Amino acid sequence: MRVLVVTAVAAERDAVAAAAGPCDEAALPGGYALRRAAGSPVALDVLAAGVGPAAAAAGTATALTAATLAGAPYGLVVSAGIGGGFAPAPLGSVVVADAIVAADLGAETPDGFAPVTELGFGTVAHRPGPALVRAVAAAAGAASGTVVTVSTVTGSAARAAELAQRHPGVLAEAMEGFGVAEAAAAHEVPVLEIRTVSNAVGPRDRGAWRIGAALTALTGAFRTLPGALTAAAPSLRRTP
Ligand SMILES: O=C(O)c1cccc(C(=O)CC[C@H]2O[C@@H](n3cnc4c(=O)[nH]cnc43)[C@H](O)[C@@H]2O)c1
Repeated sequence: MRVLVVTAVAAERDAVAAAAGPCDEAALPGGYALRRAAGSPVALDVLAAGVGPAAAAAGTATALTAATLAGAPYGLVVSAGIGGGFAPAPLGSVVVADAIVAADLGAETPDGFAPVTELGFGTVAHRPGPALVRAVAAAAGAASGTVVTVSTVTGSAARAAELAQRHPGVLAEAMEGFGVAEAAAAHEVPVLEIRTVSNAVGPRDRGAWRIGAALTALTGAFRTLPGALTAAAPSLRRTP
């Protein structure tokens, strides 16, 4: 199976690729470069597409289109990287999303935030296959729960509390998952989001971010992915 992993930055890409062993580089249209590990039965391509949902969607769609045109489509897309953790997800822990939710895609109204779905547009959530989430989370020793996608990193206790109240079961916050999931859905490819917690969601304290520990945890999580995908193979045969 061919798996596309999309990160935001090069350090996250390298942490994922380190789990996969020796890599080649492959160029894509638009100036993107893939790290390609020819594993069997799971081959990983890893792309650093940039920070935020728009960059993530553009990079993911480019890689998916290129693969389809080359006659070697992906069977799974994974949004991966570090992220902020809500209270149940401590620093260094691994989170596998059972829901990938756009938390700030909507409108402010006199009654508060209204998601675009309440305005009659689009979607704000993607739900990866439960069996696949269970298998990947179990293999990685991860918790599973909602991961919200935001365009602005949360920087206050009030905003963190608002997100937790609006999204019961939220475990982590990051900036790309929903963009990756939108592109995957457009191409009818299953999606996952895997985050390792580098910081607590809340008042901004960049000095307290534990990026090294989170990147090490990311490598550890991806070491377990091929085994989990092999075990979960039947749940990946998606019927559009
Ligand atoms: O400075 C570095 O060495 C470094 C290495 C790896 C990654 C970074 C980033 O700044 C990545 C930004 C990326 O991280 C996600 N993220 C992390 N914490 C949060 C958060 O609390 N809220 C939202 N997003 C978060 C996000 O997906 C960014 O793309 C730096």
